[in-house]
Amino acid sequence: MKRQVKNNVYWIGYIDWELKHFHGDDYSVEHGSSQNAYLIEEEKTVLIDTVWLPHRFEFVDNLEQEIDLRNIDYIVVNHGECDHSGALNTLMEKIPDTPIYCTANAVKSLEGQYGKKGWNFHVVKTGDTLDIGNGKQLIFVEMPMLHWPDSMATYMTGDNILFSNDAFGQHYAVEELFNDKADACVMNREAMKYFANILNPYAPLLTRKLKEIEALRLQIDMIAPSHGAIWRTEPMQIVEKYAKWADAYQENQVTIVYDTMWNGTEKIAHAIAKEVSSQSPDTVVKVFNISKTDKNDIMTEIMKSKAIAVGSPTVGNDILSSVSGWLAFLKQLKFKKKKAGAFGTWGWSGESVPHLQQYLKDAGFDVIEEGVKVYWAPKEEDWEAIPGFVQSLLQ
Ligand SMILES: Cc1cc2nc3c(=O)[nH]c(=O)nc-3n(C[C@H](O)[C@H](O)[C@H](O)COP(=O)(O)O)c2cc1C
Repeated sequence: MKRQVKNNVYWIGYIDWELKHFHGDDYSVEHGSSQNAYLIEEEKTVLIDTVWLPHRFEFVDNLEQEIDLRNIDYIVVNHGECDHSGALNTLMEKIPDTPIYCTANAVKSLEGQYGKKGWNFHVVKTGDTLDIGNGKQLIFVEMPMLHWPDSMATYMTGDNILFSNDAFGQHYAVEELFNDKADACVMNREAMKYFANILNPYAPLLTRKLKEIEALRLQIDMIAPSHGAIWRTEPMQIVEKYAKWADAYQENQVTIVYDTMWNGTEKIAHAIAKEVSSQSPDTVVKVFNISKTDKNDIMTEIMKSKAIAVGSPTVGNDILSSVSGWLAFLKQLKFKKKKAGAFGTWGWSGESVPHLQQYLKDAGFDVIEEGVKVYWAPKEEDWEAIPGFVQSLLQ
């Protein structure tokens, strides 16, 4: 069933309460999600995006119940990823000549995924417009690498809606569709998690893009993303948050991340946390065991941190694979202007701390020289290294 968003603009997506993982197993979903497609019924009928592949038949059936598909004048593909374009094949089999408005890179990503189908592509660039009647227009804004090269946003004049696709979205199933009906804390947390885990690598591009959008002086009354709730009330709050998050965001927080086999490294992690609280009582300290905590949640905490400490025992002349796997993910996310320190245990060769330091440098962190290196299990004398380590971390 289509549901009204504003005037002649309707939501026609899929709310997915059962989704637990996204991007394979790379992104955890705690509160469900949605794939938001939008139907505009002005003098021209426009479909903006579709839904994920598994829901394609249901989506096209729903659409057919609402309108005669042959009345769709234009399809806009803001982003070619299959959670938005998954129903396109099924739809285009029924209306093969319908013009598809998208970026040049979306032609590549769509044809790369679905093959060359001879679809009627109309390539658009930033500032291009499409008249949809009743005095209203669509204005296209390319958003390359936010988060694919093909991404764009579509702005609708008259109703002043920005269809932002993945930008400003959240993996959050909100049955009532709008932010004023959603739990604001969850929405903020999910928006931040999405930013930290998907968009942070492109933060400098995002900063430039936000300035570019500002220069277009579009009156934005509503932001309709492709996942999660629609920002109907104070929509610019999420734009302001994105501007802050993209600018090497940090709070007064230190996050300690570790794994352990026989709990020695765990003891060091907690001793470091205690020392941070003692040296800087106002600093929020959080400790996570990588094997017991969702990796995406930890990344959200890293984004909020001014400094991190990472620990592992020495294993096979290196570090635990849980930690090295997590560090590889950390490197992808390109956090900026954060300090880091390493700690860990060893039995006979002792590579964990220098290896952790190198991994952290490679991930772009400002790594302190001091490391807490403990022979087998921590003993009284090992705690002596911790105050200096924490002091450097907090400086
Ligand atoms: C499977 C395995 C491999 C290990 N490999 C090394 C090694 O290559 N070099 C080394 O110095 N210690 C090695 N150790 C010793 C550990 O670093 C040591 O047991 C340490 O105290 C474990 O810390 P934890 O209590 O945090 O798990 C290894 C231990 C295990 C169980």
